[in-house]
Amino acid sequence: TAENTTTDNIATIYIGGLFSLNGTSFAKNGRSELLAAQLAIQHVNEHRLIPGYNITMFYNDTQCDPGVGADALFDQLYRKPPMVMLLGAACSDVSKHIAQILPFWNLVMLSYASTSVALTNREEYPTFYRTVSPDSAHDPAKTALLQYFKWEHVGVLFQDEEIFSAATSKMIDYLEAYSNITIVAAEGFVDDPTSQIAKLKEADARVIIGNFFEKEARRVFCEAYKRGMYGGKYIWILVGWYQSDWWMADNDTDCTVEELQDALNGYIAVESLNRDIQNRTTVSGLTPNQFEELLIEHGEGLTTYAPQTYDAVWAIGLIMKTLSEENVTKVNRTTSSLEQAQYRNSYLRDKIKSILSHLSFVGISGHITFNGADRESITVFDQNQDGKMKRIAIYNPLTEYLDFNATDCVPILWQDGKVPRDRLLVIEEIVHIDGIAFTCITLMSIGGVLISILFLLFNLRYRNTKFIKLSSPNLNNLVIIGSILVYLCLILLGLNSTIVKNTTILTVLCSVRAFLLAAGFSLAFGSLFIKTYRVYHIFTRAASGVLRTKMLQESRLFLMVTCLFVFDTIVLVIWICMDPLHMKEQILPSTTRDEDDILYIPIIEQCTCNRMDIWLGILYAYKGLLLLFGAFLAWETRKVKIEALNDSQYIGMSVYNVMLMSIITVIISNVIGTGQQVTTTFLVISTFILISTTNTLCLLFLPKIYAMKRTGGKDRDHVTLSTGLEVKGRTRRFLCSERQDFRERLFRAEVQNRAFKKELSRLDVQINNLEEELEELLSTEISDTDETSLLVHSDGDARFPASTSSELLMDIQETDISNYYEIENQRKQIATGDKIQYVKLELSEKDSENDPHIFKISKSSLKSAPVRTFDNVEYTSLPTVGNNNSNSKKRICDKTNSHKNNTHILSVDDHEREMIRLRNEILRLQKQLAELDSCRIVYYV
Ligand SMILES: NCCCC(=O)O
Repeated sequence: TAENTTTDNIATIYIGGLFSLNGTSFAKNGRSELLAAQLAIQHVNEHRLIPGYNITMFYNDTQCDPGVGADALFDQLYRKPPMVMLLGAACSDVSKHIAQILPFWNLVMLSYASTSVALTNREEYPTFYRTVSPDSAHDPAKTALLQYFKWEHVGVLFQDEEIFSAATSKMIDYLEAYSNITIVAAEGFVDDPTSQIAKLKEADARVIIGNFFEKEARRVFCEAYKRGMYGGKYIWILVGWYQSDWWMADNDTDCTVEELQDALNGYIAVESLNRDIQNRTTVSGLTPNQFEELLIEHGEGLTTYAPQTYDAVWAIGLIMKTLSEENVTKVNRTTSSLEQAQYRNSYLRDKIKSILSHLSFVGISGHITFNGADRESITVFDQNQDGKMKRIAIYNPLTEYLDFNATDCVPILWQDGKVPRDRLLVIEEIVHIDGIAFTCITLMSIGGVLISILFLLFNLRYRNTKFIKLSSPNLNNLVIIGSILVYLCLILLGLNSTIVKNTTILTVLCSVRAFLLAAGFSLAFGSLFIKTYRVYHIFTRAASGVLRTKMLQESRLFLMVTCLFVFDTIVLVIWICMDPLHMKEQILPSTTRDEDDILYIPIIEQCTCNRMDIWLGILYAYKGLLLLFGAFLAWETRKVKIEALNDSQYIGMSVYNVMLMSIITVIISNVIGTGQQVTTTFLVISTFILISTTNTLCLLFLPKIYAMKRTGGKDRDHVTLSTGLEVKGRTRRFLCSERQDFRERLFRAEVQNRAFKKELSRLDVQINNLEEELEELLSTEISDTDETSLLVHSDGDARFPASTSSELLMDIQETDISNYYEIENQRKQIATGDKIQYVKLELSEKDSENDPHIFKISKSSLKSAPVRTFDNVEYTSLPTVGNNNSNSKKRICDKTNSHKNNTHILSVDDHEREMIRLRNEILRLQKQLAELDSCRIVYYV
């Protein structure tokens, strides 16, 4: 098709036009562009822009196909009048082919839509120009946008076509060169973007720059929808030249339009500005608005490149105008017979190129200038807001200003109401002990130090006072010093890098803390244990019969504590020399806060070394043994209440307390661990240490302070001994005269007194037993009287040991002891172990029949008594032994004749010997008792 507009005296200048009129997707926009070109030609001619000339355009449909485009070109070259310039093509693929041919025809082409980066190449396409910017022209604008929203991690997805791969490559180069933006993934695909999108998701790309055609864009968003890569957490940045409502254009995916709309809602499109933002009157006299109205009036909508097409025609008109005004010969190739040859005229070609390079005018698409082949243009960002593309920002490359408040701009839409993050934000958070917790523990520790100092002052002030002197004040001082070290350790325990910035100091702190705690423990609790050991030592010696035990000297006790301290020091020095402690950051399991898209990686600061387990094991074992030993001593001496060791009870309590607290502290610190709950761990450990230390100090000193307050700080005028005996006046005199040795002697007296008491009671019991045995023996002597005795043994036997006519063995079972017997008309209950001597017994069958629980036994009855049973009481007649029969004296009871196995057989001689032995034994014990009593008196005095 060709148009020829000629009037009288007006020559015609021909230009060729290539449009994509019957393609798909973007290629459909050609009709609007063709209309824009035709309107432009009309307006150029109407304006008589080119003196003496009108422009006429013949055009062809390239269908956005390079082959069709080449064919169209040759059609125009060979079948149409010679053209001065070529308008088009739209599609870069077509333009590239044409642009490679045209230099051979000395023809300059001016594209209105081809944006391929490749076309910028002047060596390959020397006569190619365009009124649009190449895709790469938007790289600065994209960078500005990414930087504006602090999107530093970006994913790229591109179609494997030269137009997109070249643009993507250039963009990545630009981003890497001019920004700190990192491309987390750059994925290219041919047809199916599924795996590439998966990779982008895997790379956690949240901001994705896409370079692909409309058809592929629908596939991309369908896949993105399936993978949930849309919504408030994702931002897609695409090219801006798709036809409007492109997601609805073809139903060529397995996603519904609604799903696609959901997936692409909020995406940002980047394109060249295609209408003057000030709506200025252009070179044609039209404003952009008027131009749009005109297109609509002619039945076409305003497509992306229609304004540039209009402006391209005006650019050609302006070039021709210049040529005409400069009277360049043979402008109109139709006026010469050399039409064909003129295509080989490079002069005109160069002249056109030169004029184009300096062209500057205001077109519908804004101010037009060229830089090489490319239009210098402003970049615009549009956003899909619920299906409508709305302008959100403009970027001017000259001012490098990204303007979100430019004319027609609307606020950007964030689906989650906030700017999405470019990736899951990983925050490494050093978890520190809470400031309040640290302050509280520090204040309490300082309080502990102050209390310790007060106790120390008290101890020093009254160290010569008898009551304080008795409690080993020097060892108590060690307890105080140890406690102060423990308190200081607690203060240092809460220090971390927020408070102490210097890492060297922090490293030193690790060792200092370990030393303070270990040494403090040994001094404070070691002293307690040693004091307990002294008590234990004295009593075990006393109990083993060493009555004159030499008391452990305080210097020796002091030495023991020093040994503990030295051992700690040695262990720590070896530890620090061989495997120094240092502050190390330990990464803990991370937590995701989905709402904030933040991954928190907690880091704690820990004092550690290579073989922490070994060193801690040594210390734990050593301290554990010490604790066990202390607990053992405290238990063994739990009943000791000796004034001379006036705090022994409190020491015991302290030892239990320390042991319990230490075990709880170790267990809890291991259960809670050193995880994120650093504050909890710190609080638990510190609190337990504080409690046990303070408790120990208070148990040790408060009773002393109370006692001293009661006595007004003077020695008491009496001393209460453990026996409860108060030795007044005399004790004081004694103590005054023996002041040097007072404590040891008093203590020894106490101990001996206790030992004597114990021995006395043991001997008393022994004498009682012997006396009982003697009595029993005496009672078993054979009597010639009618009286007999009934002995109820503990095993329930009741036995008549002898009688003139017979012996009777009465078995009483366990249940029988509820029976009664009568002694001199007094009714008594038979109980186990009862011993009844010289009792007249009557057996009244009648009575027993009336009351089976009450029976009487008489010797006369016994003579003829058969074996009788009253309820559970069985009477057995034993073989009769003659009254004066010598046998009767020999045999009290014959086991062989008894049905009870525990009946004893004793001869008279045995009996007498046993009596003598018992009497001697009693005498010996009584003598021993007397000795002990005399000793006790000596010690009291
Ligand atoms: N720039 C829009 C059309 C695509 C192309 O240049 O082929």
